Amino acid sequence: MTGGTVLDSIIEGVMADVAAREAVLDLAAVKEAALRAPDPRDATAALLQPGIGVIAEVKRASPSKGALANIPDPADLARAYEAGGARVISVLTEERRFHGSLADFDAVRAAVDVPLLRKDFIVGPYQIHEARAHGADVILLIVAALEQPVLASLLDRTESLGMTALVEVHTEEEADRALEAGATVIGVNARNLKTLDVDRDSFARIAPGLPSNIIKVAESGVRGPADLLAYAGAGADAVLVGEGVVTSGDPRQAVSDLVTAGAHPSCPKPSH
Ligand SMILES: O=C(O)c1ccccc1NCC(=O)[C@H](O)[C@H](O)COP(=O)(O)O
Repeated sequence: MTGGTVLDSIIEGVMADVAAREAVLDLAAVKEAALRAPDPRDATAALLQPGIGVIAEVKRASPSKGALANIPDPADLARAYEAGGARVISVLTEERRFHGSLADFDAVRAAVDVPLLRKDFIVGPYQIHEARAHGADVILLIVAALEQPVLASLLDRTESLGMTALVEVHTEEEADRALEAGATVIGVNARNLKTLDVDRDSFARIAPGLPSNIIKVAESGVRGPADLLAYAGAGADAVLVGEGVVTSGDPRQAVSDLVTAGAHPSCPKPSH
């Protein structure tokens, strides 16, 4: 968790940005705001519906690809995702490298009814209460970015606020740590956040070692239905897709194509 990787540099920027926001609105105030937010939606139930769930992401840019898509109105994009059948919508809120924002999140929250994932690099409790205050139902916890006691305590805090934690791993060791912390929804990211290499086989390597009651999400590298079917064949309950849908030209159709493939009777679906 030290040593100059891409992830380290993202985390460094995130910590500075969180400190700046906290100087304006302190933890006590953000906790109060979270208590006033409408109850969280049940993302777990959404992901366990029949067929492979599609989590579609509002992703403007990334460290690996730079600018990905001009998204003048994230609410419009989110409505297209919802119309296409996305079960959950992910909104990147990291500003420096992904060009996301909490303003994007707010716009999407106002536009759709499906559960929303605040996709960021969570380093402490402040961002969790902040996510809830903005109406998030799910937050991402990246095992590679968190020491074990911090991971466990952030997971507890997320659940105590009624939200779901998508706990992200990239190796078997990280998967063990996610389980030890008590994760119930585990995302296997094909992208190594330290090197940015994408290895779609990571999911097939790691998922079979996870207990059957864990909801398994395959993250990154989905360009179309064939990738979804490959992940489903390896035991995915859901896929998380960003670049493939924002660069498609027709996000509603791109999501719908994935949903249709994942709902086909021949598509494998894990039983829980
Ligand atoms: O996308 C990146 O380049 C990236 C770099 C460093 C940390 C995280 C990064 N992406 C976050 C994600 O995990 C993806 O946005 C998400 O899984 C969707 O991936 P994709 O469908 O390949 O855009």
